[in-house]
Amino acid sequence: MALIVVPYHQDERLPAALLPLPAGTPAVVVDPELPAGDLWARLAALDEAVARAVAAAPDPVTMVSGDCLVAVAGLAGAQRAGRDPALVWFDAHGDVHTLETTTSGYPGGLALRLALGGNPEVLADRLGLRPVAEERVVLVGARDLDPPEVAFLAGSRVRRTTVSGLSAADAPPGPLIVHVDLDVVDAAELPGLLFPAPGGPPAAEVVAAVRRLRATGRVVLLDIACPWHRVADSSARAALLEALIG
Ligand SMILES: NC(=[NH2+])NCCC[C@H](N)C(=O)O
Repeated sequence: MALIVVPYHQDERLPAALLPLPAGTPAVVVDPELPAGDLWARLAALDEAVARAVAAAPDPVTMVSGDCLVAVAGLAGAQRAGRDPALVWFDAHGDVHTLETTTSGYPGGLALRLALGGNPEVLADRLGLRPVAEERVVLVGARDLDPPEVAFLAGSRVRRTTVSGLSAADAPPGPLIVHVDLDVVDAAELPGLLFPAPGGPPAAEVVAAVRRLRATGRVVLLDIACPWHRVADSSARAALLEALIG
């Protein structure tokens, strides 16, 4: 297993303490020089470095980062390595906004939609990313959707399931990218999330669901996003990362 660490939330470098990885795990840290200026140009530069690292790493790859946008780069990297992966997206949120529908302006709220072909000019075109067809995407555990996201999902072929209801048979055929935004876990179990969503599954259920998918042997990339603030005690975070990575 190759571990790639992308210590960024959007274009902002994170302190190492924010991603409490198991001690002694060898990792490639992606930390390129980013150009000054426009956010999407900076993100494209970061994603280009991530896509190269993913394409160069032996399968299966585990990636840990500060937000969901990096998943787009992971997809581009897997495609560059000659894969055509489907997506299983664990997230309390839909992340299916476009630049036109987002009300918060939070770029991470677009992440899955960018992988589906939305706003190709911001990242996909710059990375040479091919969009993933809707029917090859499963959204897992989403419970905090904005009205435009509800409307988009209602009219799309993206499938939805709960975390406990996801079996390996629900995964699309072929190679898989499993993206896990850790905010899919019930917010009470993970203090300090940037977008806490109550009513979620326990962390153990998320770990079990990810293991069911990994047991298929088809997961080429496990992409773990940690969109959270600093907390005094990061032991629950460290334990969860260790359980997912190990
Ligand atoms: N993966 C996430 N944490 N997404 C948060 C998105 C929150 C909200 N839907 C927005 O677009 O602003």
